[in-house]
Amino acid sequence: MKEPITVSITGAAGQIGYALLFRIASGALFGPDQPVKLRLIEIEPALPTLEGVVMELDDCAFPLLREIVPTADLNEGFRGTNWALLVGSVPRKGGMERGDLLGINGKIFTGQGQAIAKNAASDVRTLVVGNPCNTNALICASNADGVPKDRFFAMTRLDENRAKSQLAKKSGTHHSEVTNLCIWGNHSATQYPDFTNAKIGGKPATEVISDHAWLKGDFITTVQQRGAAIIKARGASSAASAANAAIDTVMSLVNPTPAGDWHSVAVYSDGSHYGIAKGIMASMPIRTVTNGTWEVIDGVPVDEFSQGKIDATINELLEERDAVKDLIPA
Ligand SMILES: NC(=O)C1=CN([C@@H]2O[C@H](COP(=O)(O)OP(=O)(O)OC[C@H]3O[C@@H](n4cnc5c(N)ncnc54)[C@H](O)[C@@H]3O)[C@@H](O)[C@H]2O)C=CC1
Ligand SMILES: O=C([O-])CC(=O)C(=O)O
Repeated sequence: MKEPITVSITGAAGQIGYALLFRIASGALFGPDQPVKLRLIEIEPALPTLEGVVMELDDCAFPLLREIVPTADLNEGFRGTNWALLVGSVPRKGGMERGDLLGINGKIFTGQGQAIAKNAASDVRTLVVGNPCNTNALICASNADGVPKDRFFAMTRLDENRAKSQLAKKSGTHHSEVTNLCIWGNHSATQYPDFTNAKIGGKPATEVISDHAWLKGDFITTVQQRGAAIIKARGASSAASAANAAIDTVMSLVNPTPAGDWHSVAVYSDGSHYGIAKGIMASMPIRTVTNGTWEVIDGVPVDEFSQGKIDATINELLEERDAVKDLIPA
């Protein structure tokens, strides 16, 4: 039997937590022969609800689940963790942008970054889901002294999955046929779902879909506004699809990327790719080399239309960084 992987999940009693924990515990994330330990972090007032979730996990009698630690203590919650999934934070309501949450949620990620640095396993990797996830991840990484920046990620996979689904619907194909879909920049209304490099059944999406006005218009805005559309329809922000995207993200970072393809996740920009400024968490085309090593895929063509869109979303990330400079140690 393999050594268990320890996964810490913040906001474990929330909507996304409820859709996420059971899949991890069942083996859907790391595979059917990989035991897992769960450390579930919540704020004090949510501990009674979390207790109910723990009771349900117990009642599943998952063969791979080795330990459950529910806690409001960050040191306890991140002790020995291999994967920290930072979901816990306030979701937006209708009429808000995700960036409006920065004032409420940003400060959560200073203490969490410090606690990860102090307590986690030496191979820890951190995925931030809580919004605005790019800048929260930057705050977290900046406060996790000693943990390499390339171990921090922010989730844009839900956007990638949404974009693939839209392209598949429009072209009458199955979404598994859609590859090379990069989300650039911020998980926000400025994100750029790059159709110019996407492929459908191995052919350029721009050849398969002749309606280029749709690609440049409704396709982009549908993906950019999908989170808001779900809040409007459901009265609550996306949860099951967000949990699913978190699983997809970790799987894509653990398993080598199929040759010729890439996946979208926001990573710490070192300033050496696509002219994207150093020191922000920006989504780019990423290839996982081995479990633990990844690289930005360089040389993906960026035409003038795409460049304008990328510039807009990167500028927004720079503005968000400015707004939280007090939370980022020099
Ligand atoms: N990156 C992405 O693609 C997506 C991000 N999100 C974001 O994920 C976050 C969570 O969403 P939901 O689960 O729907 O919200 P929710 O309100 O159902 O659950 C959030 C949970 O976090 C807990 N929490 C709050 N502050 C905490 C802290 N300091 N430490 C630990 N736990 C804390 C709350 O007690 C609550 O149980 C939101 O910020 C939401 O906007 C949602 C969908 C997609
Ligand atoms: O839109 C929101 O606030 C929740 C979210 O991030 C998404 O569904 O993409």
